Formats: sequence, C-alpha cells, structure tokens
Amino acid sequence: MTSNKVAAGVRTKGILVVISGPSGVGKGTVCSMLRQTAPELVYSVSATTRSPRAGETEGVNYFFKTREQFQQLIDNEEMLEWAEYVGNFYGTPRKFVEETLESGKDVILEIEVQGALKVKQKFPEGIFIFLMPPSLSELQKRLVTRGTDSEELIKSRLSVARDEIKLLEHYNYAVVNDRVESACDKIRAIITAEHCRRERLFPNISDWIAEVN
Ligand SMILES: Nc1nc2c(ncn2[C@@H]2O[C@H](COP(=O)(O)OP(=O)(O)O)[C@@H](O)[C@H]2O)c(=O)[nH]1
Ligand SMILES: Nc1ncnc2c1ncn2[C@@H]1O[C@H](COP(=O)(O)OP(=O)(O)O)[C@@H](O)[C@H]1O
Repeated sequence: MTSNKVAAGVRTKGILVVISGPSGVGKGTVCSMLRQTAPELVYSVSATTRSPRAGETEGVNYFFKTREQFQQLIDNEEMLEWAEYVGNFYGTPRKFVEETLESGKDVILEIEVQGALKVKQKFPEGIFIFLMPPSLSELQKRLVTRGTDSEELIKSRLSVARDEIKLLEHYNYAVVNDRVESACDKIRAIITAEHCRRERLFPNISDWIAEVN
C-alpha cells in the first residue's frame, strides 16, 4: 500500500490553528492560558509596528518593529501574511510557522480576519476558529475594563469588530468566550477532534496493514 507512505508523511505534519476575533474579545487572555495549560501547542509570535503595552514583552507578546523594519520583512518575503489594523501593521513570521509545522508540532496564530483569509488560501487544511464575545455590550465593557485604549480607539475597534463578525462564515468554528477556561477547553477539544479525524483518514497502522495486503 504505497498510499500509506504518503499518508504517514501527511500525518506527521502539525496542524495550523488560526484564532481570530474582535479586539477585546479575549484572544490574548485565552491564548496566554493555552500557552500555560497546553504547552504542546506552539504559539507564533507576530511582528507589529504598534507600541508595546504595559506588561508586554519583546518576543513573547510581539516582535516590536519600526515601520521601516516591518517593510524590510515584507520586502524580504519573511512574512507568511501581514495586514494593517487600526493604523498599525501586524504580520506572521513565515519561517517559524513552516519549520514548526514541518517538525510535527501544532501552531497557533492569533491574527485578525484579513490575515486569516490570506492564511486560509495558503493552508486550506488549517483550523480556523473565531472567538466571539457573549454580546457587543460585553465586548465594549471588556475594552473599557482593559484600560489600554483611548475612547476614540475603542470606538474604532468596535466599528472594526462589527465588520469582522460579518466574516464569521469563513471560519470552521465559533467559540464564545464567556469563561476563559471553557473557551480554552473548547479550543483544545476542537484540536483533539481534528487530530482524531486526520488519524482516521491517515491511520498510523502501516506495519500491520502491509501484512494484511
Ligand atoms: N494579520 C495579522 N493580524 C495580527 C497579527 N498579530 C496580531 N494580529 C491582530 O491584530 C489585531 C490587533 O492586535 P492588538 O493591537 O494586540 O490589539 P488587541 O486585539 O486589542 O489586543 C488583533 O486582531 C490581533 O489578532 C499578525 O501577525 N497578523
Ligand atoms: N472570558 C472573559 N470574561 C471576562 N473578561 C475577559 C474574558 N476574557 C478576557 N477578558 C478581559 O477582557 C479584556 C480584553 O482581553 P484581551 O485578552 O486583551 O482581548 P483581545 O486580545 O482579544 O483584544 C481584558 O481586560 C481581559 O482580562
């Protein structure tokens, strides 16, 4: 069964998991909990031209770049995707994602919708998860409570949020972030189910299957 050889190759590649959602829904909070509770999932650190917030660390939350440095990364084709969001640039370093997937580990990208749609063209087999707020008023409350953005910026982020939610149909799953723990549980369950699905399609039983044939 030659197809098993191909199958084994497919099976050993990691799964690309893309998480998007409106600003303030809790993507950072959920991903940070996933990083603590599911260390087998590798988090891709993005580059951005936005300034660091209090408590954010270079190389952990983002790689903070000037506009010139960011443009250089684009010109050198070092970005898997990039997008402009509320006046700043954000992008995914390509090499890290490709090498990590190739090594068989699952990778999480926490990126906005335009970038996610570009990634979907390159990795249609990825899992695309949209994190939803319980309501728009709760979303606004979270942005205000976080206290990192001006009233004007919160208005822009809420207006972008409405457009982003319209793109939900491009995602495989919507997960409501009502409680952080339960959102993380659901994301882990989705990834586990995808592993089971791929295992069913490409079972790692080539040794004894070869004997049967
Ligand atoms: N396309 C793209 N979007 C990103 C990337 N990194 C972060 N983002 C998104 O950029 C948006 C703004 O991020 P940020 O300034 O940290 O604000 P926050 O979402 O309110 O915490 C969010 O939707 C992020 O998911 C990236 O590498 N590529
Ligand atoms: N499930 C939740 N319930 C209540 N507050 C939350 C929840 N998830 C996140 N938050 C809070 O909402 C605010 C925005 O979360 P954050 O992770 O920064 O969102 P995002 O990365 O999507 O912009 C933060 O103050 C965070 O503590």
